[in-house]
Amino acid sequence: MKFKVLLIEDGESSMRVLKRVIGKANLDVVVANSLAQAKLIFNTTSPELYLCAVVDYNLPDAPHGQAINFTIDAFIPTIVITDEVDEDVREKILAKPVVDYIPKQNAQMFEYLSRLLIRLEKNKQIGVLLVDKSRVNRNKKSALLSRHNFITFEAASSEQALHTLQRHPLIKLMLVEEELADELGIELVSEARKLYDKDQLSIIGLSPSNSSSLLARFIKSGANDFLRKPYCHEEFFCRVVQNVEHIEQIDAIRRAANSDYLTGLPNRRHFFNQVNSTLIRGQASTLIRGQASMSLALIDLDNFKSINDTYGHDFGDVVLKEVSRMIVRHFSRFHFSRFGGEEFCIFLANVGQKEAIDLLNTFREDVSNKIIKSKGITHSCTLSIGVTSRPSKKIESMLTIADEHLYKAKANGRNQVVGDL
Ligand SMILES: Nc1nc2c(ncn2[C@@H]2O[C@H](COP(=O)(O)OP(=O)(O)OP(=O)(O)O)[C@@H](O)[C@H]2O)c(=O)[nH]1
Repeated sequence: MKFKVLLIEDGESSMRVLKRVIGKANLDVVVANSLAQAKLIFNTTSPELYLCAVVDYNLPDAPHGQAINFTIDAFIPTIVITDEVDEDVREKILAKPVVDYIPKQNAQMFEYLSRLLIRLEKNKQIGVLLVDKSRVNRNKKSALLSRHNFITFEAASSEQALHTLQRHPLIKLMLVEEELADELGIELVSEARKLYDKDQLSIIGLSPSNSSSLLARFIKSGANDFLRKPYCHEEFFCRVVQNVEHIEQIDAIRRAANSDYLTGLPNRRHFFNQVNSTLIRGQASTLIRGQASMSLALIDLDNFKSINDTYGHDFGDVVLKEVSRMIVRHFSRFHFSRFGGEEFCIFLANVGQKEAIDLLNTFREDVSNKIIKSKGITHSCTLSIGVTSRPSKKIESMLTIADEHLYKAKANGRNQVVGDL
């Protein structure tokens, strides 16, 4: 679902720029020129559809930020934009539970707004765990984070915190106070680090500003960062966002390193890692001892060179992407990979020869019946498959046999599955 942003702004040139910025963040913009118009819009729409509101501090019918109260009362995260940059106005704005305020000073500020909007949407999927023995303090931090759309979890003790982390994998950041109900914050940090590395879970330790040694101990125990109390609202969010972005960047790098650039399927290296860890894990021990079945299939598109030569490389790419989507649909419960070029590999754990051949034949028929269309070109393609179900401790040995079967499938006329029998 595409979220909406309510923009309450009366200046024409600012309006134009803001509409562009909101569109750039891939969000729909709903415009009101005044507080009265915003109220009218809200009479006929549901606040849940709105990711946030971007509100001008000074409007003709709301010259002192009254529109901010309106959107906050409607439970919409509110970003304030203002021409006035004096400290008095800033303090008045930050005294309200707003997401942020942005002076309309220069292009960089609009760039900042664009990033903030994208962040607000992403935060809806990110959990933050607040570990603090004081319920009042937890509630305060939770209210701050909720303004930014984070999903918050709370724990008073180390034991509760570890339990919550285990139950909610969407938690990417944990904020830990110095003293908890059952032990010290640094002890929790050290225990959590045994279970989650720094790229999976960011930890920020909080401590009074006069305790430098504690800050160092937080970091030495495994925290990514620390925050001295008392902190201001902006510092708090800068630290939170910086740590969440660190996790997201590592995740993006990991995904890029593990997937094929064209089709998005796992690449060969990642496939080997996945299959080998399946073979090593519990289920594998029975597999290797021959107590369970497994199959490995090599799939190769037929006469793909002639598709490229006839319709062009771009259409060849479209075919590879379509076949990849079909692999995902047919084999979602197994490990699969684009091996390179027009070749794909599937590891079917706990599947014997007969079942594997049936599954692969259904897939093969589905592909041959699929009409692929792009830019006026219409074409269908076939593929050949070699599959072995002779278990081995090494995936490489199964690959060699599957490759021999694939060679036979090609030699026998293509568009078929050849197995061990
Ligand atoms: N469009 C496109 N073509 C690719 C890509 N990777 C490899 N190819 C092409 O895939 C073709 C593979 O050709 P061949 O190995 O001769 O195999 P084939 O034409 O499919 O013949 P058979 O396998 O014997 O049925 C070559 O023309 C490669 O250039 C890619 O990412 N995109």
